[in-house]
Amino acid sequence: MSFLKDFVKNGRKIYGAALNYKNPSGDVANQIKEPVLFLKAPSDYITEGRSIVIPRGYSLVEELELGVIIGKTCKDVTVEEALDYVGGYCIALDMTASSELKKALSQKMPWTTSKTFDTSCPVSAFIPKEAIPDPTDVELFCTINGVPQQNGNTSGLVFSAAELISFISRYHTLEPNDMILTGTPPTPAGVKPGDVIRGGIKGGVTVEFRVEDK
Ligand SMILES: O=C([O-])CC(=O)C(=O)O
Ligand SMILES: [Mg+2]
Repeated sequence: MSFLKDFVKNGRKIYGAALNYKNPSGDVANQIKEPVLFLKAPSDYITEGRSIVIPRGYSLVEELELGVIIGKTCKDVTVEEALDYVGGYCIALDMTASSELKKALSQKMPWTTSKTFDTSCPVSAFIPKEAIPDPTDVELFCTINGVPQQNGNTSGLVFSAAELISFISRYHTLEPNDMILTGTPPTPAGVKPGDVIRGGIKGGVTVEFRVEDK
């Protein structure tokens, strides 16, 4: 268990699910037929006390998400058995370079530079699995400088944590301490140097990170 508690120090693969919140306006998020995935590097993790550093020339948006931490190795598991392989959870910020994502989308190029850079994955401490008995009913919130910005319940995910694990495990062996960012609820705002992002589970674990310029 301490290996999992130290999921940042022992960090492994970080998967992100994109466009994974149902959107009442019926845009692209409702039309994806399969999870859209990206990766971050384990060196992108930071924990509270460190700041998010905006890379030179980038614009960043905050994406407050529920992170799922894999507890047991699995490959090709069904949706029904998927949660047996969860070790715990965390609150994570999928910091995204909107400037780079815009370029990538307009050029039909990969998303890599928009999603993975130093400090792009701020996380809470390990949340034991028992503390979240139902990952399809977690109320998330995020504020910037105290102003409410994002709100959503994980019931709004297009693909649930179990469905994401099952899908990813078709192609990848998932290993203890791999982490899955489940997708961001509406509506990330964008941050600037000096901002303080606070977010987490309503009535539960919260995190706070300051944003700095390079
Ligand atoms: O940044 C994006 O557009 C996609 C993404 O990660 C999310 O929806 O959580
Ligand atoms: Mg995201």
